[in-house]
Amino acid sequence: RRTLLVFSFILAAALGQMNFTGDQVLRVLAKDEKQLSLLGDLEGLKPQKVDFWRGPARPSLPVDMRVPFSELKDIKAYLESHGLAYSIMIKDIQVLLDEERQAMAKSRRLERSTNSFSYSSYHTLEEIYSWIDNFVMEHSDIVSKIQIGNSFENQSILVLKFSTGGSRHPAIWIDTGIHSREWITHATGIWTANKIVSDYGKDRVLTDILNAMDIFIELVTNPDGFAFTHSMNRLWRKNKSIRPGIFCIGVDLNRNWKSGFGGNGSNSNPCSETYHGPSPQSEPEVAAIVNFITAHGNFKALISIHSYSQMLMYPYGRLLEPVSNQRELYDLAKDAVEALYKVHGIEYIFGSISTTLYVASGITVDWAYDSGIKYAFSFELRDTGQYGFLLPATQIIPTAQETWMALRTIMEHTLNHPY
Ligand SMILES: CC(C)C[C@H](C(=O)O)[C@H](C)S
Ligand SMILES: [Zn+2]
Ligand SMILES: [Zn+2]
Repeated sequence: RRTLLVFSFILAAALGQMNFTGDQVLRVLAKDEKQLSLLGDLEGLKPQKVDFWRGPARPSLPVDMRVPFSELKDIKAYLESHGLAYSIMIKDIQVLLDEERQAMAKSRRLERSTNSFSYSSYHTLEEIYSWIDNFVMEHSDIVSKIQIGNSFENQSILVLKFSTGGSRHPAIWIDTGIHSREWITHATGIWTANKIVSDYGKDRVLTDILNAMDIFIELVTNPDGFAFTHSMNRLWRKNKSIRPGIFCIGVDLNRNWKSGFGGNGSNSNPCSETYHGPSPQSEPEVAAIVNFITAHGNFKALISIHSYSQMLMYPYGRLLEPVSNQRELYDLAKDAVEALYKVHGIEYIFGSISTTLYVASGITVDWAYDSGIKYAFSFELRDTGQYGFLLPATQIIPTAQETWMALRTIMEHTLNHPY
């Protein structure tokens, strides 16, 4: 067994991809705040002891954490010695990664032979960028491509604009992939882009929305991190920025925004997965969006899509106190998750970020809300932990179909409640 392990490490090292053989995802149920903080103490250590897939939030919410094979014995002893109950959600990460890569290779062969794009498969950065070019060419009457900036490693940052004309229509922003390992979000975004061009002129609600408003979708909001999930580390979350004297790579782009920057629920430790960066908007991937949305000046809704947990949430993340239009956002979130549920019976919970998940500071939707965008939401797509970030590609289309009904509900409400 050990020789196999050694061999797979050598093979992986040769191929570049990090190997996760024997890594497990443990689900820990902390009974109280004390136990939660014992889990929090494991965050941001170097070398990494655990990688939180669902960070410590509140005693009622399970904590999912990937434990490297080499740390398993120690971590399980740590949990047991503190009376922390846990179960094994994923027995061997590498098994799921191998399945995922095989499915991608198979799909790629089919796409090449039929010169088509499969909406039910995961894709690389290059494949998505070339899909964007073809898609824009094919639907140039309604879609255009805008480069809003460059990433830290100098990838172009692209946004799709859906517009039926007008100079500065009130606009809706949707971003996917700000956390690179959340692959279901980019895939959902691509399917959604195609849904919009397919349904315009057929679906009255969508047609009304697009006749009055523009929709902007940023499919790969963290291009460097996304490329890295394909080339080296499938479970990479942050961007890839590096700075002199700092010995860990990357900033959590969902902690780098101005609102509440550096507050609770973000980490000043560069080795933490929720490292907020040296200053607000220090990261080009965040600055590009801030500059674009601020210059446009007429955005009425912003939806930032993450995975996983099946939640629809609204500001604040940084504060427990409700936003001024909390009642409206609650009702709208309720309508949206009901519309989502009707498609495949998938249940979402909803509410404000700080009360539904955990306090998080410097996040996209708090910045949007504070910038005057009253309809600001964050999705956590499928699933609830069986596969986590390694959601099988067979669930891409069902996830996108149900998410569309929630997005459509939010956009319709925005159209009908101009401000
Ligand atoms: C709205 C926020 C709190 C989303 C959340 C995160 O960024 O940690 C996900 C769990 S990735
Ligand atoms: Zn995320
Ligand atoms: Zn309404």
